[in-house]
Amino acid sequence: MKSAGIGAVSAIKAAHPDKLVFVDLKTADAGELEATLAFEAGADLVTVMGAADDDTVRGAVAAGRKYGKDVVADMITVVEGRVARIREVAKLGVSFVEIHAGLDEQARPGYSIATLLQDGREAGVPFSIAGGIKVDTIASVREAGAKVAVAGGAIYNAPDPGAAAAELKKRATR
Ligand SMILES: O=C([C@H](O)CO)[C@H](O)[C@H](O)COP(=O)(O)O
Repeated sequence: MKSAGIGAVSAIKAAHPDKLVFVDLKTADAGELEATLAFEAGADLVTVMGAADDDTVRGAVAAGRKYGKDVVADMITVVEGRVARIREVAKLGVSFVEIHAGLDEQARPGYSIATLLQDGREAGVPFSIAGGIKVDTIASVREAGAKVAVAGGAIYNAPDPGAAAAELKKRATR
């Protein structure tokens, strides 16, 4: 989104109309406006920041309802009181909540995906996990009850990204 803009969404959807297109907008304000831009370009799901104002989340959800598409609340940067905020944003109508440690958080010494999984189990609402998922951790994400496992670096940094994605999918669905 940052380098190519919303046109990339239309191009990807046109090339792969049978695939779900997840647009990781990480919207922090003007939720309805930003989500509408992405849905009109062909997005099937968008993210809004879970840390954003409740009205920003509600706006994105309103756009999702208008287009019959999904809005995901991304909990990146929310660490203190995360379970409580996960439950709050779930009530605002998002399809699921992404419990997410971003790349900068992952780079800190002692980072572990375990705290994300624990919060997912505790929150009791539909959730996804993002935060450095690898082939050896993706099964634990499924076992914690996540609806979706988001893997970035494990695919795009792999020598053979297609093979890496296939292996992750196999272990996630076993
Ligand atoms: O959303 C992401 C991050 O904020 C950079 O944009 C990543 O796509 C997400 O964290 C998944 O990537 P990995 O953590 O490398 O699996």
